[in-house]
Amino acid sequence: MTHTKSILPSYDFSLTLNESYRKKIFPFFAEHRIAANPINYALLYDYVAEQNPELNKAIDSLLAESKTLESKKSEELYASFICNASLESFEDINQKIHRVLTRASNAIDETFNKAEQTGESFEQKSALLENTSEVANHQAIFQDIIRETRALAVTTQAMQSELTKANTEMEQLRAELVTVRKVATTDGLTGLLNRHAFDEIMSDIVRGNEKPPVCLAMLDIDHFKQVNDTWGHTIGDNVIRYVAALIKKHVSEYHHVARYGGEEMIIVMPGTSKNAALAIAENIRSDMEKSRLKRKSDDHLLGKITISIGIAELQQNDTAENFVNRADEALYKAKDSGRNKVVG
Ligand SMILES: Nc1nc2c(ncn2[C@@H]2O[C@H](COP(=O)(O)OP(=O)(O)OP(=O)(O)O)[C@@H](O)[C@H]2O)c(=O)[nH]1
Repeated sequence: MTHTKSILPSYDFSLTLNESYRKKIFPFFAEHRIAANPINYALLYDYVAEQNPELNKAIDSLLAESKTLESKKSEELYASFICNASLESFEDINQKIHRVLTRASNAIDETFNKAEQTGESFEQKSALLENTSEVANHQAIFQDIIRETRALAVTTQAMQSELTKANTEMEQLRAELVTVRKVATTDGLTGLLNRHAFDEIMSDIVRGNEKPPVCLAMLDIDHFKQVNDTWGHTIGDNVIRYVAALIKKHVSEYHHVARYGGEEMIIVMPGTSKNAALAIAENIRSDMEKSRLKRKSDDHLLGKITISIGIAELQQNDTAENFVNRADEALYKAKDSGRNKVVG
């Protein structure tokens, strides 16, 4: 196996959730006579997690056709839907940028060479003009100068239009990069930042790139296993989405909200004192407590769903791990003291 640079897909680390996926994946391997290798496992993992509808459609149609996943097809699906989707987009943009820059640089080189040749030719011609008194010769030389000046103007115009085109294409590529970067840093279920993006923000923060005080709020849905067990994973997913949207409603635009894993979410709050962080967390907690979530299909109330929140403030010389651990410990205390609490 070759290890190329890649943007890692982000996975949930919950034991119970993964166990529930494993129980679905293994019979699937047997039923469809699919080789249980890591590529196929990753494909079926996303398939049973139902987080990638396009992949599910592709697998369903392949299975309908050939009843199994051929190795070549598996690799294609893996490359387009799982591992290197973002990387390929980056590579694609990279190549396009390279092409645009090469064209622009060739146009500049051509104009430069032409200008140099024209300059030399003008020098020769001015020497000729100085050394000849024949009017006919003067006329011929002037005509040559006019012709060469026009040719240089044409090359310069071509360079200008190449540079204008390059500028427009670079603007488009910049927009494409913004989109690709967004996909690479977004959690598919909630639209929040993903774990990878969170880790990057935390590295920045412990390097001192944000003004203190900085607080972290770690949020976890209470008894979420029960929500899944009672209402099923799809409604469980909708509850996670609801909580994500509710959090976004309460935070400032300079706060970063990420899905930390499973039903755990985290808010990074630069420039926010512990008291302010506690107040924001309390608003989120009480708003959630008041929410009356219903099953879409029949408006059946899901019952009270609450969240627990742990707050920590960045200390001098903290590592990202220490900082997160303190928020996690506070969350643990909130759970331990009865849940539906904010502890800081
Ligand atoms: N629907 C859904 N469930 C998830 C997801 N990620 C994790 N889970 C489930 O979340 C549940 C987490 O359960 P636990 O960690 O045992 O905790 P809990 O039931 O929330 O109990 P407390 O946290 O102690 O209040 C497990 O049942 C996981 O299967 C997800 O993306 N979607």
